This record gives sequence, C-alpha cells and structure tokens, in this order.
Amino acid sequence: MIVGANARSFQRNSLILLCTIIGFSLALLVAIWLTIHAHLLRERERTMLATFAGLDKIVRTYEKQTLLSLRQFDQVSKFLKYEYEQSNGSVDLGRTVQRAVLASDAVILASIANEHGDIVAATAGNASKPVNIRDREHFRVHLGTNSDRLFISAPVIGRVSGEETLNMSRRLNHADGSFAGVVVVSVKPSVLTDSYNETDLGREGMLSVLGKDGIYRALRIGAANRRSMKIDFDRFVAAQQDAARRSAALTLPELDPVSRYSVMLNLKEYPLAISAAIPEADVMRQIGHEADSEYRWGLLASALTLLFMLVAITLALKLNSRQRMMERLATHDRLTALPNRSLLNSHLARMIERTELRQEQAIAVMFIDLDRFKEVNDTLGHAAGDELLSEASRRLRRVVRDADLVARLGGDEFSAVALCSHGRESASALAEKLLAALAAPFSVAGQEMFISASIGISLFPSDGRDREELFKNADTAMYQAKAAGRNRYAFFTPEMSMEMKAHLSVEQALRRALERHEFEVHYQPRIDLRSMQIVGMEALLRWNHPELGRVPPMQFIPIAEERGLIEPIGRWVLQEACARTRYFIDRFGRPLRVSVNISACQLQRFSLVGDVRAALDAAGLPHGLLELELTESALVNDMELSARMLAQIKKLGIQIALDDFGTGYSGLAYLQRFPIDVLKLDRSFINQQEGAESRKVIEAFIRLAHVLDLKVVAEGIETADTTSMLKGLGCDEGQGYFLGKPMPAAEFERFLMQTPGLRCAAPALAHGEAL
Ligand SMILES: Nc1nc2c(ncn2[C@@H]2O[C@H](COP(=O)(O)O[C@H]3[C@@H](O)[C@H](n4cnc5c(=O)[nH]c(N)nc54)O[C@@H]3COP(=O)(O)O)[C@@H](O)[C@H]2O)c(=O)[nH]1
Repeated sequence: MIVGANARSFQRNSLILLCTIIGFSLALLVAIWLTIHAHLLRERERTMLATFAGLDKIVRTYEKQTLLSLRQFDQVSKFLKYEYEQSNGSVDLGRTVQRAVLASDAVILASIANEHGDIVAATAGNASKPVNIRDREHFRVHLGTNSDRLFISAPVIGRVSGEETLNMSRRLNHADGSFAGVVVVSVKPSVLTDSYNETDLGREGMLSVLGKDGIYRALRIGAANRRSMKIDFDRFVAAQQDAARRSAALTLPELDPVSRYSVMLNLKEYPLAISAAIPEADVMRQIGHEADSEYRWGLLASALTLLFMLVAITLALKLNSRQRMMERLATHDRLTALPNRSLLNSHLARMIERTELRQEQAIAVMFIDLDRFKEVNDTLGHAAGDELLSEASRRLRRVVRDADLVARLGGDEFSAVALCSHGRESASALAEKLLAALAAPFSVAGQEMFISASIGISLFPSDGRDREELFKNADTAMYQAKAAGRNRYAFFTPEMSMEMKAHLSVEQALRRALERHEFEVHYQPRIDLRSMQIVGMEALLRWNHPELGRVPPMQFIPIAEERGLIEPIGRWVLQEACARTRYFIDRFGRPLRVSVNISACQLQRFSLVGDVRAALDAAGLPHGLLELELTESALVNDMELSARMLAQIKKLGIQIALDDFGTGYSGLAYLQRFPIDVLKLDRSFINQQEGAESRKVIEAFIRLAHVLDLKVVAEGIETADTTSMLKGLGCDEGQGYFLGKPMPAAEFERFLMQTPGLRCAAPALAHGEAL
C-alpha cells in the first residue's frame, strides 16, 4: 500500500530526524562543556603563570631590598670595625654611629664586645650593667674563625635591648691580627620584611629570609612578623623546587596549614634564601571567579541547547503523530475505526502474495451487506444508523482473528478477508460466526432491534486470482444471498456471474425506465360476485423494455426494491392509477375503486403517506376509492412501524387490503392488530383447494373475515366453477383471468364500455366526495 509505505518511510525519517536532533544537541552540549573545560584549564594555566611571574617579580624586588638593607648594615659594621681598630679600642660609638649614618629605625643598637665577650661600648642600654655575650653564636663564630665576613645570626632576645634582634657581627682584630672581639649591629628582624605588600601577596601571603641553617632570619605572614623558627632547609628546598616545577602550592606545616604558591631565591652574597609566597586560596578564588562566569555561560548555552532539543523533539513528535493520524485517517473508517477499502486492498494483496508462495491455503473474501439498514436510517435517523453501524463493526471485528481483517467499505457494506486452512469449510464457519455475531439484539436509540446481513464469499485462488475479481465475485454472491432471502451467506459460482450481469443490466435499465416512459399500468377488473358488476380494478405495473420486451413484475420489482428504486416507481404507479381511475369515473360517471400494490420498503418510509395524499389530491380522487394492497410479510417486517403507518393511511380514509392471504402466516393476530378492510385470498390457495375439504377451508376464511367485518376478495379465479363455488360460499368479490385479465388502460376502458349491465356497485361515496 502506497500510504503504508509512505508512512513507514516517514516514520523512519522522523526517527532519523529525532536521533539527529538528539545527537546534535548532545554533541553541542559536550562541545560547550569541553570548550569551557579547555578554556578554564587555559585560564588556570594563565593565572598560574601570571601568579608565578608576579611572585618572581616580587622576589627579585625583594632580593634587591634585602641586599640593600644587609649591605647597609654590613657597611656600618665595617665602619665601626675600622674606627675601632684605628682608634685602638677607644672609639666613641655614639658619634661614630652618627657619622656612619646609622639613622635607620631598624637598628636597635650597635655594640662592641671585647675578646672576653664583655660589651664595652653600645649605642643604647644601661652602661652600668655589665653585659657579656661570650656564649652568643655571633661571638663564638668570630672567636673561632679569622674571617672578616659579616655574620648574620639567628634572631635572639638581645641582652642589651631586650628585644628580638638579628645580630650582624664582624670580627675585631688587634694590630697583630689576634681576636679583639666583635662589633655587632643589632636590627629588628622585621626590617627585612617591611616591604610586604598585601596587594601583591594577599592577607595571608608570606615573605621570608631563611638561613641555610634552616633558621628564619625574618618571617612575615600577612600583617604579622613571626618569631623565628627552624626548618629542615634541604627538605624545604627540595619541596620548593618540586612545587615550582609542578606549578603547585606548598604547605609548610611547621608554619601554618595554609598552602601557598612560592618562589625562592638564594642571596648571592649571604648564606640566605629569600622567598615570597601567595596563598593558593587567593589564586583559586581568582580562578573560581573566572570559572563561575564560564559556568554561567555554559549553563545558559546548555539550557538553550536543551530548549532547542526539546522544541525540536516536540515538533518532530507532533509531526510524527500528525502523520500517524493522517495515516490512520487515510486507512481507517472514521465512524467505526475499522480499516477502510484502501487498507483492505493492501492487506488482501499481501495475503495473496504470501498464499501464492505457500500454495497451501485459501483466502476467503467476504462481502457483507447489512439487510434493510436503509430502513433504520430512514426511520430512526442517521445518528441511530451510525450507532448501529458502530456496534455491528465491533461485533464483526471480534469474530475475525488478528491475521485476518474486517473493513468497512462504506454505508452498510463491510468486507472480511481471512485465511482459510480448510477452504470452503473454514469460510462457511467464519460466515456463520459473523451472522451469529449480528443476530443478537441491538440497542439503538434506546430501543431494541434486530438486524441481519447477507454475505457473499469468493475464494482465492478458485474464484479469482486478483483482488478486483475476488471482490467482484464476492459482491455477486452477496446479491445472491440477498435474493435468496437475506440473513445468509452464499459462495460465488460462475453461474451467478451470468445472473448478476443480467441483474445489473436490469438495474441500470430500471434507473432509466421512468424518464423514458417505459412503465405502464395494467388494470385487472374486480367483480362483485353477488351482482357480477365491476366494482374496481387492481393496478398492476408493467415494464415495456425496448430490447427485452415486456419484463414481468416478478423479475424487476425485487431488484427495484433491493436497489431502492421502488419508491419513485411506486409513487409513479400511485399517481398514474389515481389519475386513470379519476378518468374512468368521469368517463363512465360512476365510482370505481382502484387497488395499488405497496412493497414492504415503501410501507416503512414515512414519505408514503405524503405520496398517497399527493397522488389522490393531484387526481382529485375521493380517498375512499383507493385501496392499498400489502402482503403479510410487509406488515411483519417491523410491526410497530407498520401499525403506525397504517393508522396514518387509515386516517386519510384509504382502504387497506391484506394481499396473498393464505400463503404466509395468516395469523389472526394481524387481522386484529392492523386496520385491515379487505382480505385477498391468494390465487394459489384458491386454485389448489379442490373438493369438499377445500371448500370448507375457504368457507371458514370467508366466515372469519365476515365476523371481523372484513370484505373477502378471491384472487386467481380462472374458471366458472370456481366463480360459482365462491359465490356460493358468500365471497364478496373476485378477480382472475376468468373475470378479466390485467389489461392496458385503453383496453380496460373498452372492457368497461363493453361489459353489459355495467353499473355502479361501489359503496356510497363519502360526503363531499363529488364525482
Ligand atoms: N409493489 C408493487 N408490486 C406490484 C406492482 N404491480 C405488480 N406487482 C406485483 O407483482 C407481482 C406479479 O404481478 P403480475 O405479474 O402482474 O401478476 C398479477 C396478475 O397478473 C396475476 N393474476 C391475476 N389473475 C390471475 C389468474 O387468474 N391466474 C394467474 N395465474 N394469475 C393471475 O396475479 C398478480 C396479482 O397478484 P396480487 O398482487 O397478489 O393481487 C404481484 O405480486 C404483484 O403484487 C406494483 O405496482 N407495485
């Protein structure tokens, strides 16, 4: 099926589209976050580089400042040594210090100790209190070595100043070069870390001068200078180098738990290493700010991507469901939701293909037509009709297996295609099930009703090799089932096809017959058996087909009924019969009653009453002169409706005759239930009743009719004996070839003219019904 193939390809494309959208969106998300990640890594690296570059710059500046300070103190010590040695120990330290421009606040004091360690001169302190520094490192270093180098001691509490001091000392020599003592310049350790700048190093940054002995000469963390302490210098250097290589932060637990990025530098002239450090947290904070903004952009981009994905998926799904809906609409019937003809065709084509391959099964194609559905529609309305169709569809669907299919072809026509492993036998079983499913009462528009179906069956491959032929033959078989009395199934036979062709050509010709004036009404006289006067006539339709000749009513009326053509034809008969009767009445100046045959389907149409009234009014025929002939089967079809219709017809003053009495149920109940005026004993019944027994039965019927106040008309009187017999039994009126055959209007007019003693034998006309 093209629709199905398109739908499948559309669904495949939709799936591809969906996957593409999802894939693209996910790829976009990954790309966004990879870009952010890469950017952050680059940023981190850049920040680290900048951090280390900054630290490097700080350390270099710091190096200069430290060297400057140390050289300054070194200079002072050199000057004091020179002065001391030149003056042979009688130096005026106060004046000398002033001259040595030792004006720095950083210098706590300058002092000189003799070879015994006694402070012999100092710029500050209590001169009367003797102070000895023999035990101090900066004394003992010079005592032990003859070096002239400046010694920078570890910070100690000064014995003169009482403050933590950094003692920078130089050896004093006597003229012979022997040890004469030391000159000491004591400074605050903080003098070496005053350059700490919070802007550069942060609130917990570090600036330090570390001796190669592992003792801090000066140490400042943030705003505070720390007391000196000792660390493992070699370990520190190794850790420092490792951290620098990895651009990593370093924690010195001896100091505090803070991790810092640091840069260290060895001072060339002194055994000291300086370092500057910045807290890792400060750097990370800076990177964090960058990351935050990157993440914000990333989240925004991700949200937009997800939104795009969501919208695109929603659109794709909507498109898909819309396509599915369209596909469903194209392949299913809206009212019943059953597959439609298009889906049925493709399903059958596939079944044929598969069955041809296997060559072991048969396929049954069934044409199912609900019987008299049109009447339901016409009498109860389309909503009720729809309700009935929906329920019938549900029942049919329940009967077939999943592999088989029931479809609605339109109106009240359905079709089922099914695999039949046992050919005809399986098809019969299924058809019976389908009929049984419809046999249960339906509750429609609040009332219970029954409906049946006629099913035509063709089998693949015996009745056709393609679906067109199979459907056509199933349709033909269905008509056969209808013609055979409905509520049954029929298998296709080749003979049916011939019959169907003839049937079809009759139907087509019938459709044109009215406009081509091919119909004619013949009139058969009805005789009053007591007076033997003509009291009326039965109008009998004739069809003069230009090629087929005169087609008997029994051949075309059932087709007209089946194809819904009886209504317009019946209407025409009514008009023609009423008009002609009026003409005869006017021509002969006496009343004549005309009886017109009404089919079951005409009776079940509300338009009948209007048609009858219109025909009478158009002809100007008194209502009492029209008689409608109805068969028992027409009345029992829908007794409720029949009763209502007859009541309305009776209200118009029209006579009702029960035709063919004696052939059907002949139930007394009908005679009581329906407003019947005339009982027409069927001709087959009249002709078959011979001898004393038959007379008794006819007599009984006549008596019964009379008891019920009904007139009795005997049909098919073909002999004088039958006429006499009926007269003797008190039968009111008679009709038959013996009394007069059905004849064209002109001939009937002559018949009326020629019949001797013709006089008015009809009942008196109602008041106001002028002739
Ligand atoms: N709904 C309509 N049905 C109609 C109409 N016109 C006719 N019919 C029905 O067609 C059936 C056949 O009718 P027809 O071939 O016309 O046969 C009628 C008579 O010709 C025949 N008849 C009359 N007398 C004799 C007789 O002595 N012997 C004999 N063998 N046949 C005879 O009987 C038919 C009339 O029967 P009935 O209607 O039961 O009175 C027939 O059933 C018609 O009803 C039409 O316009 N509408």
